[in-house]
Amino acid sequence: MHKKRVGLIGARGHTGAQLIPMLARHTGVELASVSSRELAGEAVSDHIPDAPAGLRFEALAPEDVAALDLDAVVLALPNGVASRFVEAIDSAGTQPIMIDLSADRRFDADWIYGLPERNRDAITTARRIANPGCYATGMQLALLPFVDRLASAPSVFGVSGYSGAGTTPSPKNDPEVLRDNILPYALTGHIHEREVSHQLAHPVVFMPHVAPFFRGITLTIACELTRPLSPAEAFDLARSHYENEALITVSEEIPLVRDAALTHRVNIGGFATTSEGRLTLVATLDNLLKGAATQAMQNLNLAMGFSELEGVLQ
Ligand SMILES: NC(=O)C1=CN([C@@H]2O[C@H](COP(=O)(O)OP(=O)(O)OC[C@H]3O[C@@H](n4cnc5c(N)ncnc54)[C@H](OP(=O)(O)O)[C@@H]3O)[C@@H](O)[C@H]2O)C=CC1
Ligand SMILES: CC(=O)N[C@@H](CCC(=O)OP(=O)(O)O)C(=O)O
Repeated sequence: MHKKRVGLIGARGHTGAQLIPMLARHTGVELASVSSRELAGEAVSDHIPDAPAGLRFEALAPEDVAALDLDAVVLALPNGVASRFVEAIDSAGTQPIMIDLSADRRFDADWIYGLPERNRDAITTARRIANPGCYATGMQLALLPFVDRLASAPSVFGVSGYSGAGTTPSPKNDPEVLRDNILPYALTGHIHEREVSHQLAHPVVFMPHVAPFFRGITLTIACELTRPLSPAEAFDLARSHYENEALITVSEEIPLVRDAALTHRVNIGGFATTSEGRLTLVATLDNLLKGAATQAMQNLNLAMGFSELEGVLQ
């Protein structure tokens, strides 16, 4: 059977490094092109052990990508970079499925927001999919079982591993800045605060921090509900909401970020309540997997008609 040809643009980065092994082991897909200006000409397998033999990084300009015969393009580029590739592909009229991992298209009505546990059906017929942000993925999945009961803007304290900041050097991924430290940043107006408020049609307050571990996110979420719940009632609501979701685990215990790292899951738990109606809960995930690459694979599979976790679970 003809394998679907997929291009990965921005393949040298943290998310690209997670996507390459999943695309390589996908039985219905051929990883046809991977781009990097910095590593152009080098064998991908010299950097990613599970990469297809013979595949080399290429420095691909937007018009080069547009000229490739691809069924799908995954854009794992920094915010603000993907548009020139989308425009070149549109001008060429080749119409591959496109998945943008950046924040650029998450408010664009012409792109389907790729959170499968919320809008799986829309993704299956989409040709342009905006992959959610990492913190935003955890916040939404934690809050969705309670969104109709919210009496206030949930307040979210988030901590991410420094891989969240990408490979471009910055204080957020500087070992010296992070040593024995936790760095608060973007304490109002973070893109994920706006993204989640938009997607849930309900305001949220988000306070991100970055920590000296490499990967993983933990979110502690506090909100007021219209009617008090017991911890057991809150647990039951979340558990039943996700009972058919392979990548979502719900527990009474508080999930720990180190147990989420290197897994494809979002773990939701630690439900604590007050008689006045407050609910506090915790969500953990791997920012590079369900926060990015795993979710992109789910979306790619749904849009191409494959089993949703093909290539993801080994
Ligand atoms: N890190 C994370 O936890 C998450 C990241 N995201 C988003 O996913 C995207 C990728 O993130 P991440 O992998 O961490 O980023 P990185 O900084 O690690 O990688 C960026 C990639 O883009 C390439 N690149 C950079 N600038 C250009 C350019 N002007 N033209 C062509 N290629 C370029 C780089 O390769 P080269 O320079 O060699 O060409 C590299 O492959 C970003 O939009 C990020 O916001 C989303 C969720 C989670
Ligand atoms: C630690 C750190 O810097 N994390 C990043 C999250 C990256 C992400 O999810 O990407 P988008 O920008 O595509 O949403 C941040 O807060 O911007």
